[in-house]
Amino acid sequence: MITSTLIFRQLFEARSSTYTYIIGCAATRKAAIIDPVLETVERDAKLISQLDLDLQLGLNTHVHADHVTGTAALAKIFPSMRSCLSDESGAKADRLLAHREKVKVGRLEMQCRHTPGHTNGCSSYVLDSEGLVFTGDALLFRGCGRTDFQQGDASRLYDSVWNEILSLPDNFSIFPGHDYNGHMSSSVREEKKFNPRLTLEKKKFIELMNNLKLDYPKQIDRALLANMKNGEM
Ligand SMILES: N[C@@H](CCC(=O)N[C@@H](CSS)C(=O)NCC(=O)O)C(=O)O
Ligand SMILES: [Fe+2]
Repeated sequence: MITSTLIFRQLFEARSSTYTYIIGCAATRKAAIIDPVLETVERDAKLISQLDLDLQLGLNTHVHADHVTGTAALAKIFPSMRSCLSDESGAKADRLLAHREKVKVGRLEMQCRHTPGHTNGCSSYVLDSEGLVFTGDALLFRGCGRTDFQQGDASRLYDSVWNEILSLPDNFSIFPGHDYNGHMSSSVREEKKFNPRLTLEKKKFIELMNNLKLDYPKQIDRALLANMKNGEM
């Protein structure tokens, strides 16, 4: 459900296959951006200005390993923007958010839910009034984030996803941090039924995650270095 209070855009950065989201309050023009990417900051800033939005918050779902966050660069363009990250991340941000802490975007309210497992500092952001959840890399379309670096822990990820995301109402839409096959969103109902990893029993899930044997992201070295400092290069 997307109501007339919400201004919503989903944007894509092709090099890292990252989704960035703009959430705006139509009544007050206040806005937040979720997971901006350094390389697409100019594109995003232009759109925010064209939509006549006043950017207040730059929310990162975690310390990204595959791209440099755009939050530091955006703060130079929108000086009142404050970057936000989980208070479990160990990284720098203007606001470190606790589990279940709420942030306001005009008349909209988003809840930060800690969903560790892909990293120890992952959060999902729930926009309850609109039935939306932004899951970062905790839950992807028919998949989930890898757990083989950044204090990744398959057991924690399984519990996070089931307790904090798939416990939301079935009709909630899921907007992930990435997709590598062209999918843009999902729903709680679908992922509970069709997610090939999360529908496994926990022991099998852990076994699978511990044997994925994926290549490291190409930008991991530069990304981690910068993202521990809010994307400062
Ligand atoms: N090839 C990409 C990186 C792909 C990757 O590792 N994706 C991560 C999310 S970004 S930390 C992941 O968790 N993937 C889960 C999976 O099952 O693929 C690059 O070089 O950037
Ligand atoms: Fe990630």
